[in-house]
Amino acid sequence: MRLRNIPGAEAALREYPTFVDNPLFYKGNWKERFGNNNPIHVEIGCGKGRFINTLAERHPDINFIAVELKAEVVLRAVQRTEYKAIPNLAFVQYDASKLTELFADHEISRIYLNFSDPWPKTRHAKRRLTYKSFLNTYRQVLVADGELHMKTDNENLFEFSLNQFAAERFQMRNITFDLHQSKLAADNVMTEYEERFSSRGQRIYRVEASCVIK
Ligand SMILES: C[S@@+](CC[C@H](N)C(=O)[O-])C[C@H]1O[C@@H](n2cnc3c(N)ncnc32)[C@H](O)[C@@H]1O
Repeated sequence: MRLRNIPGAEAALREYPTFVDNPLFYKGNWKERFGNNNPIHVEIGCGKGRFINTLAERHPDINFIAVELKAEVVLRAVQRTEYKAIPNLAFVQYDASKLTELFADHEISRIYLNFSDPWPKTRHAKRRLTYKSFLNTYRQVLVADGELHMKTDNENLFEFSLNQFAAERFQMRNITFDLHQSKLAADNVMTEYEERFSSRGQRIYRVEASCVIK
């Protein structure tokens, strides 16, 4: 997601109660941040945050953490709810390739990947968030029956991801090549990118993958 560089974004973030300035402190102890033992769901690359904000409102019994690389993007996401503290929602500025620095083994129950950057060039395949090295990181931080939910408009990334899931022995279900025309549409929460792509008539691909501990 390209947003104008916002000078002082990192300092501004600290003013928002949903932003976690010292996320490494909570590794293995996120339940203390939330004050309960509820399951933790993580969205990687939350963009402007509509998806995770909506889920947090709908599911007060689940703790949601958004992990987003860019400070100016996290700022846009936390600004959605202004200075309100939302007990089951936290935003972290971090690189998902280092997820094991944020979470202890088997600390989280679900990961959402929504409209991740496709990195179309073959030489950039390792940067795709469903490349096998990422899948092994997810396996490490997810609980034994943890799930990965992925949506994309990019057919090549989808095909690549299905192959990576199969190669890394993730079990796939609820695969759809046209989410908005499928029975899964009723419960779907649209992201900002999803709204933009689907309004242009592009199909949305979706899969759920469970990790089987190797
Ligand atoms: C194409 S945007 C999609 C945003 C949002 N999920 C949506 O659907 O509207 C991808 C987002 O992933 C973030 N991102 C890319 N690589 C990341 C990484 N390694 N760790 C965390 N976030 C990442 C980008 O900064 C960007 O905000």
